[in-house]
Amino acid sequence: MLLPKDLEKQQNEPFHLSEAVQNLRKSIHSLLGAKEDLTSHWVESVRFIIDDLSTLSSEPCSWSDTSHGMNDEDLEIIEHEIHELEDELDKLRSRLREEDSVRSSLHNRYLDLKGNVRVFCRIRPPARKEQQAAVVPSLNKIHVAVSGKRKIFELDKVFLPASTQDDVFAEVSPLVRSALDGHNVCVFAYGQTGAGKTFTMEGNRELPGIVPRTLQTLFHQASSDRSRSYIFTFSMLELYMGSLRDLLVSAPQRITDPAPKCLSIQMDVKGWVEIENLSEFVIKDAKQARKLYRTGSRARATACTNSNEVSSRSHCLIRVTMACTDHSGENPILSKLWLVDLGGSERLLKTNAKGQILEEGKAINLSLTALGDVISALQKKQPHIPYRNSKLTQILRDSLGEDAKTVMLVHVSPSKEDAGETVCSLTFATRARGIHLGKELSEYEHQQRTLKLDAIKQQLEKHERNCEHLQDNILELQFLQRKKKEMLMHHNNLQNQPPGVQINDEQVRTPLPTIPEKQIKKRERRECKETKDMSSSPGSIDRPRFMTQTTSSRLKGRHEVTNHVSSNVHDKNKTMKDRKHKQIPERSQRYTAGCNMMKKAAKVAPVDIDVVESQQCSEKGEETQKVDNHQQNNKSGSLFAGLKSGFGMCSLKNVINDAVPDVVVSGGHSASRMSKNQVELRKVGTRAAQPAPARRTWDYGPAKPPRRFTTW
Ligand SMILES: Nc1ncnc2c1ncn2[C@@H]1O[C@H](COP(=O)(O)OP(=O)(O)OP(=O)(O)O)[C@@H](O)[C@H]1O
Repeated sequence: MLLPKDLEKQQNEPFHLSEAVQNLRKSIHSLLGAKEDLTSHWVESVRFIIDDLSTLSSEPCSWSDTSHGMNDEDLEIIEHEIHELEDELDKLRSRLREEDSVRSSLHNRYLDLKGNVRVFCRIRPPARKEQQAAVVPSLNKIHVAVSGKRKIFELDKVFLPASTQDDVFAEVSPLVRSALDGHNVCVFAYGQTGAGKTFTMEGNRELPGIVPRTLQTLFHQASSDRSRSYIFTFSMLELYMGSLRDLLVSAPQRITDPAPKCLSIQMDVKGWVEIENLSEFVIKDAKQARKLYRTGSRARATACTNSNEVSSRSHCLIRVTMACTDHSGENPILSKLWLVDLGGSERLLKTNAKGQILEEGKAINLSLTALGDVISALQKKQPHIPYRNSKLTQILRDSLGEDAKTVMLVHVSPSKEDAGETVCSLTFATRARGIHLGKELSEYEHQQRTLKLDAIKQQLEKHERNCEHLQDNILELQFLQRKKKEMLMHHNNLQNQPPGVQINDEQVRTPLPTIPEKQIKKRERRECKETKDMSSSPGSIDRPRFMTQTTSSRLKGRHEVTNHVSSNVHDKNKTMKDRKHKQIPERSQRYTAGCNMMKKAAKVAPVDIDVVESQQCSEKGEETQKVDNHQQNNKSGSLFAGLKSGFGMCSLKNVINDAVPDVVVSGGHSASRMSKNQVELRKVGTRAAQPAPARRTWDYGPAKPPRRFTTW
């Protein structure tokens, strides 16, 4: 791979350099998700550096030549091109949305046809002491020899002892896409103690299991999706002896420590199940999620049993909730992904369990039976589904239905000693599959189904390719547009230089003055802290790291910094001097920061208010304008957040001016808050010149009830 150092050497060969940078971009992009330590954030940072390099390389003279010699006509052409690119981008985005919705429905049809509940079997490799095997697997059948008889079980697929974690995850990964498309998903690991459930779900450092791979895939797919943005939250709990325990809340250490809050299962009118008091963490990348997972795993109840030295004595449930929004940031679609490592299903007589272990075993078996009953009733489309029989099925109620997708991984031991357990587990699996004796598909039906599946798969692949192609086009146009904007910005910077300041060639050639990364991070942290109030207001969205820090926004941020503050932000004295030099009083800088924040908030929840009434009385010099917002979502939240945090009039003015082109709120207004949903703007001036203050009232309608997502 080429290093930036090498690229620098080639600066005199712009053609090769540009090509090299493009290649580097591609290889970095393809590396995303390939290795564990290449997080999306890391790749984003490298991409950012490369973008800088390509700005320098692909048009080496563009900055100096064009910026120096640009006249009004050139500027107009560039502005026109920027608008054209924006139109083109809008068209591409809407085409991407259409393509994506076709892709999503095809993907769903494909999974529906395969079966909403899919049951797989994984056979653990035999341990050293296990000599005689009792199971003979084939592609989707498994023969078990028990008490001199042979029993045959049919499943969707059988994973042999030599199957890898990759093989298993290949069957689970389509469900991850489904979850991102807005469907609830459940992945269960079922089986007797010591059959390999935890190995499949968690794996180890060398062979990561379903949980770490799912988290990685979620973030990888979400970050490459240009048409939507996501917010992920992570929770982890266990169901131990019939009671729920939050695994991400530390247990009280001392007698004086408060007891953990009691978790209770709630369901809203739409059937969305929520667990009251369960802690929920916003996760911004897979690393953060894995850290939480490790914390939760350590807190799990385990014990040494006859079958497993570290046997899990509870059901462990991991929940990843996704809120997906399109570019408008409104009407998020919520979905849940459950990854469940069930407690070991064991015949208590065989294990000689006593005391606490016996009680734990009983509790596990009771809830497993209830789970089997629910899945079986769903498969048979029975009118009554017995969700209430166990806490496990109550929690998973909204994720085990018609629209949800379920994968059950039944784990069995190959050993002859465990043949009885294996038959029990496979009976459960067959029941969950809903295929009963005599109800299997005929050969002809099977063929027809396969043909249909192949046809859908082909269509799906075509639409996936189309989506990828559109995403690439969008990226390219965004890059082009950004470059043109940078040219304009650079030109404006040159124009705004105070007289007497000499611009040397070096300055002109450097499009982005280097601000130390530390300073940028500090500024980001400060802004994050300042916007925290706003983002916690109902309806506002706290974006994941990969959403908040796109390359273009970072570049934009850097330009904003350089416009107002000195380029050398290290040097405090120099910054002060520059401020003085550029005649930007500190207060107005604070206001500008406020405006930017408000604009950011408005971007998350666009302010869309219309003037519904406008009167002007020329005699009195008064004007009244009633402004109404039709969508009544979180606009008042954004505006009042701005007022509350002290940015006051300037922020309000900017947001209203941006949102309503006909209304110009000048600096000569004052704002006062009349009620919870109204702001009154009053013109201020000398009493003699203005006998009566003009009034404008912005009515934001009733405050919106808090959104479910933010109030958990
Ligand atoms: N496919 C596999 N490949 C290699 N080792 C495996 C495999 N499956 C299980 N093992 C090993 O078998 C042992 C028991 O597995 P594991 O702890 O995952 O069982 P379990 O079903 O989760 O048991 P419990 O219900 O008691 O928690 C572990 O040492 C694990 O590493």
